[in-house]
Amino acid sequence: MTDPSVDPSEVAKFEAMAADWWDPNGSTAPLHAMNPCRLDYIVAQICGEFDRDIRVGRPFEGLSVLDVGCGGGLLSEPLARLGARVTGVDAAAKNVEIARAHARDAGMEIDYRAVTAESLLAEGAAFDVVLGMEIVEHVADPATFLRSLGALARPGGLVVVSTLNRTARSFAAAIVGAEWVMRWLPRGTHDWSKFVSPEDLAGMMREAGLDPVDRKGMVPDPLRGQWRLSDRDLSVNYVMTGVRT
Ligand SMILES: C[S@@+](CC[C@H](N)C(=O)[O-])C[C@H]1O[C@@H](n2cnc3c(N)ncnc32)[C@H](O)[C@@H]1O
Ligand SMILES: [Mg+2]
Repeated sequence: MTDPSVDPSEVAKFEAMAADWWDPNGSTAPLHAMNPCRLDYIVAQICGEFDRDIRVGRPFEGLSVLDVGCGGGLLSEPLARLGARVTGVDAAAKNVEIARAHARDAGMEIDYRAVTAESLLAEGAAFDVVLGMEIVEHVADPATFLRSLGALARPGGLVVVSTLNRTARSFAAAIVGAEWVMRWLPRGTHDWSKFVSPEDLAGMMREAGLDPVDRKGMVPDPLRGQWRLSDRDLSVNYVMTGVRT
């Protein structure tokens, strides 16, 4: 795939991980560990913006969600269970196959496609919610990518993006810790120079016609084996929401 957001060496890394998507102990373990925390965040942002009540059966009925860089569908599936009409796209065709097979086995309807954000945009597609989770640090140019995500959201819609901050701590935690010492991720999964600070990401959101209304850190809690949201610590992993103006 030669679309502008695609960095071929990055997509090749994720193709190689395809078989592992739904194995919580494989190379996607950090995404599985983070999943409840980031899902809580996304759900709260959607409920707030669209005035939905999470206590009712399928609170996201009638909302369209686009999951860009969906991988195996770790977020697409729970959002579809909450009633959203979910489209998942990924530049790595093998990931899309895995995602499709998993949804089929679970009896779920999710529209998975092996395309990029910019090719959907060219089709004139628009969504209530656009996710770009753990992908900004893997695309060819984050500012251009954010513009595609912004243009894919309807006015009043949400764009939720998570990525890694560019700090000494993120080098120590995400590269030395997670790759070299703990070996949670294959060595070379992340390139520190592609990490983006929250200030820069907020600037890219504004350039993309998005109002960056919320940001939180995501922090591992090793004792509980889970992650939690933090108002103060955005020094490594963080998530940000923009509202399309
Ligand atoms: C770290 S994974 C995150 C997967 C998923 N969003 C999650 O958080 O569980 C990054 C994903 O983005 C995909 N990807 C990388 N560059 C892309 C691009 N330009 N367009 C679409 N998908 C891309 C990769 O193939 C990979 O599946
Ligand atoms: Mg990553």
